[in-house]
Amino acid sequence: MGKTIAEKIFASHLVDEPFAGTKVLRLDVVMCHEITTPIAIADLMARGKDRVFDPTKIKAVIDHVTPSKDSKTATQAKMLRDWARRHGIVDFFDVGANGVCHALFPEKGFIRPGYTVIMGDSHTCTHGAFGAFAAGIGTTDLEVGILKGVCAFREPKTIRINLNGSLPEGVYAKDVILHVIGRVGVNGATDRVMEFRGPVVDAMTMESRMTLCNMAIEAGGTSGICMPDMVTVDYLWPFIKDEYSSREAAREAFSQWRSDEDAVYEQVLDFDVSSLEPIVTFGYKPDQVKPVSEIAGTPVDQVYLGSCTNGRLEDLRIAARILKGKKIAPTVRGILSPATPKIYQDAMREGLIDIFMEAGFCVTNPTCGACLGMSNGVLAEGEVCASTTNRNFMGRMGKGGMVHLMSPATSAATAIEGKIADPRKYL
Ligand SMILES: CC(C)[C@H](C(=O)O)[C@@H](O)C(=O)O
Ligand code: SF4
Repeated sequence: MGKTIAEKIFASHLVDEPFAGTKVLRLDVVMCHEITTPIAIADLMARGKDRVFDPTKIKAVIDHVTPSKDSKTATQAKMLRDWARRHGIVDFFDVGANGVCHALFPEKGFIRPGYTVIMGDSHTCTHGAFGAFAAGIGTTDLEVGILKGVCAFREPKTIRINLNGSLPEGVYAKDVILHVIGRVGVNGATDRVMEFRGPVVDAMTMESRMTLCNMAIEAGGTSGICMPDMVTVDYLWPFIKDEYSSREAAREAFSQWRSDEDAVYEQVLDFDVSSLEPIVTFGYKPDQVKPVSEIAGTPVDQVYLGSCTNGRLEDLRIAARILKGKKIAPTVRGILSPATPKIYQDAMREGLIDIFMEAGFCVTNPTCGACLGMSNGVLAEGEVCASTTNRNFMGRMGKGGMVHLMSPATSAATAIEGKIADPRKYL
């Protein structure tokens, strides 16, 4: 019987199976940020276990609230910083070098096909775009991961999501994943891996695949996952060129991390995206979705472009194409947070930052900030935000605030009109 990619990764990393179905896996990467890791650090210290299993396999960043906004966040940042120094964690990204973890770490080449990756952050599923098993975990698992380099998982079953057809103009990975979540539901993939397959995924860039996998958790998924291919190799090539004689050789090696033809899935869901419209959420759950035509005209107070979902260069390019030579509505605040310093610099060199600023956007440093309503664009009570992020929970971006999730293109069109708008008329 064939195996899924997730089953292959589990089999190759298995250390122990304490009881049926629960598997202890060796970890390739443990990622850390300043909101959840300090809690683990403090507890390990209190237990007299202030150690790390392997400093080269730990990657750490201050990203959620940066630069710090108050004493509390300054202390969180300091705890992570001191810990990284104390343990010789070289891949630590402090103010100036920092960016949103799920954009920064892939960009640094830390994720490879077949890897096991954990982080005390729910959107760790993003890294499955590389053909890795990447999962968000809680504090106890993070502590064990830091100390021992292992983590226990119930072996997840896999839902295969076939994305067929081809994306129409103005419709992107974000629209696809919102559409998929709309059908699967916010609990529909709980304890499952969502394996994204088909010609639509094959044609996607790594950035778009990350957008897809990023939101697997919004359907309850443990990890999103894509099959590694030449697109993966091309993205990773600067980091792996000394390991493989050619790109073709790397692709061949990575192909061990693809699901077998006869792999068994718990469920197979087929989607044809060819007639998909841009999708926007309403309400407070990510599965409450509508085609833009049904929600267009809803006024917004703020447009936010950024986050681990859609704060990458590709996203900025798409939005800038729409905003070029235009002004955002006077009733709207536009905020752009490029997800990493590299994205920021590339966007500057390409002239994208000028386009945003001339349109009236405020450009912040790379940070999560407004995405989780902690800084750099918190909503006031009763305000509405059009956002390229991944969560529209009640008060997510500020107490009493409302969030509509959408693609960078839809958010750009919305910024121009001051109300939710169809991006296709601007393309
Ligand atoms: C701060 C962190 C625990 C949190 C998460 O895990 O998701 C954050 O990244 C978020 O998106 O709300
Ligand atoms: S950008 Fe938002 S969703 Fe992503 S890790 Fe940061 S807070 Fe979480």
